[in-house]
Amino acid sequence: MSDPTRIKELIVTPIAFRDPPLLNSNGVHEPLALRIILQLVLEDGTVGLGESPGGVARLERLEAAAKVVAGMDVFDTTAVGAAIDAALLPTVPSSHERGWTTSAVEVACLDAQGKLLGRPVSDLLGGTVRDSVPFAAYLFYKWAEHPALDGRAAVGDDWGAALDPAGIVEQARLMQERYGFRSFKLKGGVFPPDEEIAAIKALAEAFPGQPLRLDPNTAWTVETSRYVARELDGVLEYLEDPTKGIEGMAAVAKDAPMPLGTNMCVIAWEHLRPAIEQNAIQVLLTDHHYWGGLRRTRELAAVCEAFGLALSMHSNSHLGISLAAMTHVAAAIPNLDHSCDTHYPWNSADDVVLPGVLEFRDGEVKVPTGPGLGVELDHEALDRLHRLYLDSGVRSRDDTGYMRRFQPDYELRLPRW
Ligand SMILES: O=C([O-])[C@@H](O)[C@@H](O)[C@H](O)[C@@H](O)C(=O)[O-]
Ligand SMILES: [Mg+2]
Repeated sequence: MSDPTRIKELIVTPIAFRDPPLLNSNGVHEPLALRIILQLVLEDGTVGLGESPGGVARLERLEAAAKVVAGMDVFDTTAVGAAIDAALLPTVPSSHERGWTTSAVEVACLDAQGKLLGRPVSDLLGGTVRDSVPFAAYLFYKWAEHPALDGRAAVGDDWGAALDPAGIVEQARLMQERYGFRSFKLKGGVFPPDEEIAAIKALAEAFPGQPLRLDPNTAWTVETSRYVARELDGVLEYLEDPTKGIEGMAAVAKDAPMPLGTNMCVIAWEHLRPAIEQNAIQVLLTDHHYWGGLRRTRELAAVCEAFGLALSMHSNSHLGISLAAMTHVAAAIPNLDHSCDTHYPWNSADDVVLPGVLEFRDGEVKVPTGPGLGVELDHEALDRLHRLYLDSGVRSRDDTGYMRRFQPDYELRLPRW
């Protein structure tokens, strides 16, 4: 007789979905973003879902993982992670890079476990400390549309352009109107710092008392970061990745009046010790997609608690399986100090999960209570988005290359200011 908890196969499906022209320190988002959807099928037919960022390298690694996990027990998540890690080690030396693969598979295992037990994933993480999870509105400078290109017509959206403080305030109002967000993060590193300072000050005036953050993704030197930090004294809850590296952040942190946060210079376990020793950061934006999965994220939260680091959560362009996973783990972390980031409002029109479970009310998502992640795969949407992936020919994210199609002299320079 076959063992119902044994993994029969891991189905790995790359997809593409629509993304607006969001600007950042690397360029601009392309019309299509990439993700990879996992279906972990057990011998008894139970299916666990996972979602990973896309790209050729990540796809190949997940395909390699699929070969290793077949036949393993779905409750042996430590062994499953170790087997994948060992298989990737010879070709992927970075533990951070291997973490992207093990994390996505761990989420699929937990979803399957929850379905077998009839319990939500948050129960497998120790239970919830909150029924719903607060998220921040993720504001981006953006063009009104993807310009016409290579015979393709321009592609607009219902957000409009945001290229100055008034545009950012308008976008924030729309975010609040549509989703009820009560805190705001601005993706910076796009315009000269004084313009971004003005945008944050305009938000502070329009939304008094509501928490604000700014993240230029290391677009500034240490000196510029210090200047911006002084200018925004009393206005930001934290300043995220103003400059590059643990040493650079430590130099800024010495006299910044607000906490510094990161999802760039502390992205693996070995970065924690030097960052803490140098007091380089005061807020860690965790991300289960690369910290080893949901259980490791829970452990990371305990490390942060021990060393007095506040905890927030990072996001990238993502769909509903990731949002469900983020919500479950955030609900199980007592010391979540800030609302989580999410790109979901920019991408939810193309989701691969059936509607009805993941909704933003007053800026919060209720923790799904159904078995596993509590979301159901929309097979028709998955097929359609996989076809879009195949037909589009887009195989990796290239914000800089896409920007150059419109501004041939655009240079990727970090720091830029
Ligand atoms: O979507 C973007 O352009 C963001 O800049 C994303 O790539 C970052 O990973 C992220 O949101 C961040 O907080 O750094
Ligand atoms: Mg960031």
